[in-house]
Amino acid sequence: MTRIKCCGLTRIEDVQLAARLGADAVGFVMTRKSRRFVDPAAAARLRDAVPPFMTTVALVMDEDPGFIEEVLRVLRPDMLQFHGAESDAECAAYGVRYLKAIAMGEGAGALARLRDYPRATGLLLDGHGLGEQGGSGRRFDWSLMPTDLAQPLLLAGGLTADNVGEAIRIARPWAVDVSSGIESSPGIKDRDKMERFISAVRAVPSV
Ligand SMILES: O=C(O)c1ccccc1N[C@@H]1O[C@H](COP(=O)(O)O)[C@@H](O)[C@H]1O
Repeated sequence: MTRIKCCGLTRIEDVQLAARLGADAVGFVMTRKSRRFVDPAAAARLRDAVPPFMTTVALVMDEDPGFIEEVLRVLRPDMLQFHGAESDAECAAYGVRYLKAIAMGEGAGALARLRDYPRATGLLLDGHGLGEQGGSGRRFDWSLMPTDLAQPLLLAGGLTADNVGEAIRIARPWAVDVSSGIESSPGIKDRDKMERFISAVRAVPSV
């Protein structure tokens, strides 16, 4: 079964909907560079709507360590998700399990960077280019998804209800991560799109 993370949530009703539909994780974007930014206090209120056994992820991008400490203290996420140029040592410094996003926009050239994060709990392969911001809705060549890495791989970038089934069949990820593909506008999730997305993932037979 492919796990599902819904990211970029800013409203309690969207967290509740993701939980009701059986998403495995929710992500809160905690970088001010994003239109989906929620501050630590707002994210903590959203977290109160997260039920038991659903994972809460805080997404950060080249933040000051002090801000990340604040996120950890106020939100208490289960995991951090790093989207910038952070090194493995920097990501691991907080003693919290972490996901590292790898920009796959350059294609095969990006694959070497997947080896740079041995302490990551999972690697998130996103469609944007190096130095570009994630959440772009850009997809990459799913056939590049490696099969020889120890860590679970999350597939992200431009996924929608209409393409996620094919993406899973080609890339065979541990999980899929979606943001813009289930939105009506940045940070505002669309009930129908989220329902269709989760149904489409569940419709793919397990390997
Ligand atoms: O969502 C954002 O605004 C964002 C900003 C900075 C870094 C990452 C961001 N989003 C993450 O990118 C992936 C893919 O998103 P999409 O489905 O292509 O829109 C996902 O993890 C988003 O949360």
